[in-house]
Amino acid sequence: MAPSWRSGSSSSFTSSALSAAPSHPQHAVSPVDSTFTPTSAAISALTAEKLFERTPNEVTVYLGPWEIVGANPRRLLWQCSYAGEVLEHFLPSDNPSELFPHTLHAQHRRFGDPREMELYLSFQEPHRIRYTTREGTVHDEYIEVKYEFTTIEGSMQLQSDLRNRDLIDWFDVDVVWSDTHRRTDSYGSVRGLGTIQRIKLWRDRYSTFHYLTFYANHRRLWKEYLLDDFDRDLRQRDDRHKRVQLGARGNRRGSASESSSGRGGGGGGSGRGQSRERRFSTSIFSRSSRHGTGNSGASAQSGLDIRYLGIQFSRNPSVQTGSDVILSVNAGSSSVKVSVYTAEQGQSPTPIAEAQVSGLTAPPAILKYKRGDETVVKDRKVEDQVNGQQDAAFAVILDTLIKDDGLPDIQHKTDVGIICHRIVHGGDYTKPQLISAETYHHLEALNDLAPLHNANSLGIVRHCIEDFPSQSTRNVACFDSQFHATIPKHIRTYPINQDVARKNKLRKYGFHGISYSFITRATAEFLGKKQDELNIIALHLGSGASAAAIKGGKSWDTSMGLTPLAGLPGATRSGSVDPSLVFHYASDVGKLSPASTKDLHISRAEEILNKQAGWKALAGTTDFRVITKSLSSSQGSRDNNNNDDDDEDGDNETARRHRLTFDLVVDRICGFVGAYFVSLHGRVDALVFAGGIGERSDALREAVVERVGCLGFALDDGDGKGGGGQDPTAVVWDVGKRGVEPRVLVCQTDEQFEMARTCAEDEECW
Ligand SMILES: Nc1ncnc2c1ncn2[C@@H]1O[C@H](COP(=O)(O)OP(=O)(O)O)[C@@H](O)[C@H]1O
Ligand SMILES: CC(=O)OP(=O)(O)O
Ligand SMILES: [Mg+2]
Repeated sequence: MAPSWRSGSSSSFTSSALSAAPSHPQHAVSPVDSTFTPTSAAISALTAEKLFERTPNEVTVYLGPWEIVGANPRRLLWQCSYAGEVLEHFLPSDNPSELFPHTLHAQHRRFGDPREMELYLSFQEPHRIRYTTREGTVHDEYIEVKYEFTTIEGSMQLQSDLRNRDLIDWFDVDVVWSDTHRRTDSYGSVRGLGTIQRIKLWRDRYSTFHYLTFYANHRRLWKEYLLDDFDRDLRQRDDRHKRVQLGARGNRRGSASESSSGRGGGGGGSGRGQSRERRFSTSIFSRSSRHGTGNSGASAQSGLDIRYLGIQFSRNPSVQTGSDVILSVNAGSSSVKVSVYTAEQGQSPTPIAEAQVSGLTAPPAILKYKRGDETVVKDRKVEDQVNGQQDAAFAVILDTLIKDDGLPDIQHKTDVGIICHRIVHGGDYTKPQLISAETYHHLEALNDLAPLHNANSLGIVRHCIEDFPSQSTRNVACFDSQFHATIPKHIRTYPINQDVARKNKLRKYGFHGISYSFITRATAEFLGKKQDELNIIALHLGSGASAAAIKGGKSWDTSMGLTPLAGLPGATRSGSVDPSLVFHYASDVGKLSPASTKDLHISRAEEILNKQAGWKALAGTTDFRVITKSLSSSQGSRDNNNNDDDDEDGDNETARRHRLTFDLVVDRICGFVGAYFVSLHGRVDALVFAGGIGERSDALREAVVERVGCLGFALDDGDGKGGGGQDPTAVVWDVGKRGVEPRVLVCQTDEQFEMARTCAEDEECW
């Protein structure tokens, strides 16, 4: 049998096209082997078509060689696998260039080979299919036609035959826009002419002119442009954002010169003698070799209805590396901190801006924003917009970043490539996870285990998944619990029935791990030690506070447990108490709290211990500065604090409560330092203070170091600030007494940087 389908395929494919795009050298999508020449062997691949889809009579018809026959209607005639079977596909137009076989963009299958998208061919509108067997006509209806090819070459050949234009290359692009169809709307959402598109490059079999096609999905029509209609120079090319802009030559359609140019129906044909002289010679598109004499007929929908065409290339993780903007989001219990970085894969990110809303549990919430070294917003009250809510705080920050003209790296949401989110409880996850709408619910299941954090962080994640186009922005979850995966079994196990423990995943997880990871690396560097030889006791003291024993650079123990409630007291958390306390506290503590939601189930007891305890309960404030400020005035009452009969005035009473809180916090911290000192066999390189309080409160450091002085720790003789002050840009500084081991250090921990660094190094994020 002579495969008649070959009659239409006149040329061999020589694709020198888009693969050498200068605008995106590392990102070139070159799915077509430039040496590829179709042979009958390559095309003998079968394709399949489903009839009666989703009905009990559904049947898959295996199709062999094809032939395009006739006119009015032009038909694609398929031989089927059984003798006497024929499938006729009636083509909706006799004009080949009006046919637009449709394949997906690689984004629709992010991790597959982008070439594979060509295996699935469909059309945007129903076509008539007649299926005949020996018994007669089995099917004759308009259906959604979906071919599934076994080889990419087979699909390309069919597409070429249908269009009488050889499909020579394609790119996956995020958005195609023009002067009349902007890339984004006024909210920054990507609109464009077409989004998430596979642009295809065709060469007409007769004229050899080159065309590009894509589906303008916002207007639901196909666009076809003749490449010669665009300037040869690439205008406004923007390597960093992987954008090119092609300026149209001459006037737009509708102008006098153009309407007389002989383009039937405004088609994009190149029938003008003048255009035949031109060569499309930018290196982005292949040079047309002009053997032909005329236009093969243009699509009715084509034509230059624009002044320029802008194209933004996709960031397909399987084919691209490059630089990107990273937003690192740290939703703490009392604050939301967002840092902005530019980053290249595998390189340390470069910070360009940081913003935070603090005071979420101690209103009014305050916005601070710094771009580089410049303070753009100092202390703006944003309580009205935020109302104690983390996701509202994030929205305020995002708005601030986007509206800042001095931050050109983020003009629109689409400029953000990666958003890393600090997720406190990561269950058994031991590495960061890309989050999609589909995987989001895995994280939701952990909400109950970190009631002050996970639900809030996930609120922000949801906001980002919904608001940032998935084609431009990846969301990555970085877990606080991840660093503690190395805690040995005898330390992480609770002494309870192990079957129940396993079933319900009850064990010590530990948190602040992103911070401890940063602290470990920074301290090792500061001390000039190898990380795997570093032993430290680290204290992350913020609204949530914890201690960790780090042995050989890895987590050995930490004070938080199954949830962040265990261990040290925090702003609103009790820290460890006798577990029976809850039953004595009040009678209804086992009931669900009114604060419970559909997604978050929190009992009264959990709510009391997580949200109504800690300094808030003891001192009436969640701001530790307020507590340390009144210390000196409470000195007297500290000395008499057994004298209950004292008729103290209100101020003194408050000061005494602050003193009690401070002493209690110091006591609990020292308890962990002592325990970890023993646990590390006294081989400790340094005691490291970090977190909002650990970094900034001299009073707290002094009190702690004084109490643990018996273990050899001692502060600098001066004021405990490291010899009277420290370099403001320092990450780690020494506040210990000269010549004394172990050292006492302060580390300005940076959870946002740690997340951005992890993501920049992780191939999967790119
Ligand atoms: N100079 C200071 N002295 C004492 N406490 C401070 C100082 N500066 C900030 N803090 C406290 O640090 C805490 C916030 O720490 P941080 O680590 O930023 O919190 P979060 O838990 O929200 O991440 C607040 O309780 C704040 O009062
Ligand atoms: C785990 C935890 O308590 O985090 P934060 O200190 O940021 O609230
Ligand atoms: Mg924090």
